[in-house]
Amino acid sequence: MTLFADPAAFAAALYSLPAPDPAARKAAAQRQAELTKPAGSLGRLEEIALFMAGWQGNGRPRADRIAAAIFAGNHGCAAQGVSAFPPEVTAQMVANFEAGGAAINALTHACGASLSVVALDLDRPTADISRAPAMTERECLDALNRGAAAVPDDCQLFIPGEMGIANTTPAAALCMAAFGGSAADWAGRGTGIDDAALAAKRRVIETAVHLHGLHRATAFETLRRLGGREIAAIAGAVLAARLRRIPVLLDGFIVCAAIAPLARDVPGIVDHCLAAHQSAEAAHGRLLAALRLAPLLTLDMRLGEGSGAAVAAQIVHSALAAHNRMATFAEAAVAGVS
Ligand SMILES: O=C(O)c1ccc[n+]([C@@H]2O[C@H](COP(=O)([O-])O)[C@@H](O)[C@H]2O)c1
Ligand SMILES: Cc1cc2nc[nH]c2cc1C
Repeated sequence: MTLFADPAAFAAALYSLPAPDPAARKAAAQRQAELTKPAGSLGRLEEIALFMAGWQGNGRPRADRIAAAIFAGNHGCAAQGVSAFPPEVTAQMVANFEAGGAAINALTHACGASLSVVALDLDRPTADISRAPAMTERECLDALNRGAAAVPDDCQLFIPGEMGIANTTPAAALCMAAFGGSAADWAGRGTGIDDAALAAKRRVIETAVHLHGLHRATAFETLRRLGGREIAAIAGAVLAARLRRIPVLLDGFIVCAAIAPLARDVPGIVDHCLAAHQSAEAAHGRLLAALRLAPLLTLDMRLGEGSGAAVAAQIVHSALAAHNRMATFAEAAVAGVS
């Protein structure tokens, strides 16, 4: 089924977001209050259990079926020397994901998640955002729908990941368009660029944001002009997950930037999302603050692929193990608060 038939369908979905189930969240909170620990002593693990309960509509939420999807795309702006690596690496890494040899293969194995790989027209890079809109309307809709289709109906937690040489450049442009500031505020060193490449990257971001004049643009139009295929796919996946009340673990700078244009118009789009980590990409902290998300981990990772989210999935496992497996005060015959 095509979820986003046209830009209006995308906007209609964004403006009619479902809420979590208050009864399931309340049941989980009641159970937390009865578990053999001082109230609040498991800190954010308790809030994660309540978050999962609300979105799953189940006071005893589960994370047996975690699905990760890695979206890959190529970018016309790579020709401007904005990355430390050549664009061929995107397809080469896709082959590595499919062969099972990348970090995300190891990390999804470790947290028990399934992994699907979605390569989006790698031999047809998007247009250079500093010269033209990245995608046509059709291309952007196709990418949004590929993202939506990658979210399994029955998963209990979804992890979107990405791979795309040069994609921190459109990601930074999306952040600047959504939240203001300068290109220097949002441009970081990505895969490890030198000062000359960083200067080129700032120019591309500045030029692109001004060229497209996005002050009153819709989220769709901003994604279409400044994004990329894997970035639009992530936006489509996060929105599709929300429509099915599936919670999402957000990875690093690019994944969070993909929802920046949506969050500018509808800040509650992140309500079904947990921020897995704060990446070492310089602007990720600023972006998380703009999205009003607090990261679970800060491990100086800056790989992408969904890797930080796969690590943080272990925290979700811990939160739900405590929630579902601990004894209550009554069961263990432990005296409660006097
Ligand atoms: O997730 C992050 O925060 C992150 C930060 C820096 C780089 N990356 C990855 O590196 C690639 C983009 O970096 P660049 O320098 O080519 O724009 C892309 O494949 C991302 O998955 C990812
Ligand atoms: C090798 C390599 C692996 C990656 N994984 C995500 N982004 C990446 C960028 C490079 C360069």
